[in-house]
Amino acid sequence: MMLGHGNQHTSVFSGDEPVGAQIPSMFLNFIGSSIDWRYTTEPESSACLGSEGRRCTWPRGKVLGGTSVLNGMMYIRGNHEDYDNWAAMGNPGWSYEDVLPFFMKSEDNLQLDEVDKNLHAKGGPLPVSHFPYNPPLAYAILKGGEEMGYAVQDLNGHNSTGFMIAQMTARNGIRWSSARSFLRPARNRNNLHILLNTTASKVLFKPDSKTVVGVEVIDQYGSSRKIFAKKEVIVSGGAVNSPQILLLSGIGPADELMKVNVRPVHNLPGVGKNLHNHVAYFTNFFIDDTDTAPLNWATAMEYLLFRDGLMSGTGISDVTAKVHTRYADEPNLPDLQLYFSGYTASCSRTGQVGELLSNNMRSVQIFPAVLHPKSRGSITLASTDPLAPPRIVANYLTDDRDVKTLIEGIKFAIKLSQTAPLKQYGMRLDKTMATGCESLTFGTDAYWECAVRQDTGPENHQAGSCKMGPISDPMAVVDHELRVHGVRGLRVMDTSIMPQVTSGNTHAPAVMIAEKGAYMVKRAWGAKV
Ligand SMILES: Cc1cc2nc3c(=O)[nH]c(=O)nc-3n(C[C@H](O)[C@H](O)[C@H](O)COP(=O)(O)OP(=O)(O)OC[C@H]3O[C@@H](n4cnc5c(N)ncnc54)[C@H](O)[C@@H]3O)c2cc1C
Repeated sequence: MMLGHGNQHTSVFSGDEPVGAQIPSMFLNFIGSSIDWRYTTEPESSACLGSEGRRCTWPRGKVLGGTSVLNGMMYIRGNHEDYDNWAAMGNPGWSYEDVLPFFMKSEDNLQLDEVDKNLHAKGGPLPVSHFPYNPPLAYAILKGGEEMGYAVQDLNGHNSTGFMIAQMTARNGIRWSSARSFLRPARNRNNLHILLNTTASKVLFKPDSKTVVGVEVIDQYGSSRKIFAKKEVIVSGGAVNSPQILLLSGIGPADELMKVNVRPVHNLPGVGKNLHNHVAYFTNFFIDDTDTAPLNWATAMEYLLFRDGLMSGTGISDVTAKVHTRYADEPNLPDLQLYFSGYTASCSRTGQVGELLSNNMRSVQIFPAVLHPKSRGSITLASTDPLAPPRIVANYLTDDRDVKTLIEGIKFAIKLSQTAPLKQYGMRLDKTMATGCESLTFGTDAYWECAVRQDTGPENHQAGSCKMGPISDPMAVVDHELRVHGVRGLRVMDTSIMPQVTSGNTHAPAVMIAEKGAYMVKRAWGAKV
């Protein structure tokens, strides 16, 4: 959270990022760790039915740099049409043409020769590059895509359909989080103060008014204090916590606030609503390859000495594809993204070098994700305790269109596995029945519907819970300048403002929103932009 403090900026965050999180291959190790908020949803009605308590798991970064410290690092901007749609929804200044300069402003593309120079840029604070190493299977997947008629191309370019090995927010095989890219270089500025291990509990209003004058924060020892802003307060807690902070401050649906004993300051029905996320299914396949624990002295030394090899990447997780199904909202526009996983340099279970994990049955996953989910959930307060998690209702797969698209995605993944380049690996579908679906015939639509509801793969691209929109939209929370409707001196800047989640991973769009937001703040206060 940032406070305008005269010329000073105070940022309130959790702890600093651990060194290990910078090693790409270790990205899964920090999920569930102390730098993860470890959120779970309320029991779901139509998804995650096979998970404990029917709750889906939502990792979110509780650390300086936020979720960019534990994410998969893929740099994806979304479809051009995503932003044109935002603009058409009453948000001037947010069309693709408008936002492109802000993507480029932060970008330091280290392989500009491999991408369209008109759409990418060098010199920004956020390095964007391929990992130094990919397992050979990554290239076979691209060939499989070509066999299916898809182009292998930069999906951040003019055409967002096809396959690619994505560029990552990384330099030389090292993660470059938002903290590392943007905050560390500015850390010695005397107008920046960073408070670690500190939670913003609410924004403060001038008495009897709707003008925000500061924030209340709680430090790691439980002491609270007030910090006052001379100009304005910016909330950037992410799609779960930004609405929570607004609700704790009395900004939200008045009836709901009164139920949890929060005095409404401004009735804003949309706060915490319109929550959505991509939803996926981990389709498991086997390939004929020796399945040894890849993290050994050789791979460790290769990384330490040369920043190369398995530890410098995320296995095949940097491969992705975007395709469209017959359910796409607009013809020929990608409504499915395929992710891949396997060959991460995980540790051996016994500590033995070259430990055999299974007998020539290496598992890899293809997981299709629905890019334009129709199901909507919500964030509400469970209590007035700012340190308690909010109530998260994801409502995944409550809209049948999401189920249908996801099943199309599974079928696409199976077809891909049957292409010649992947057949060479002996790639075959794991036909183990999903628990709870045993009475159905494997592979039928009814079976896949059961499977996606049982073993739902919640993606991590939560968005929409402080929707941007014009005042005429009763569910809009912020206007096109990201100012909270109906109160003065308060903006929100993170993925919560997306009226509709972008068609792809959400980190690059979050950075773009911050770049554009910073520009608008500077312009509003007469600073040089
Ligand atoms: C496992 C995983 C993998 C992912 N992989 C990718 C990927 O490969 N590519 C991609 O583009 N995206 C990926 N994402 C998504 C992407 O990282 C997020 O969408 C993006 O980081 C969201 O940015 P944000 O600023 O909205 O929120 P966040 O990054 O979550 O930032 C919010 C910050 O606010 C802090 N905060 C919250 N509440 C308070 C409070 N009350 N007081 C003080 N501080 C507070 C949080 O601790 C955090 O630091 C992934 C996400 C996850 C979880």
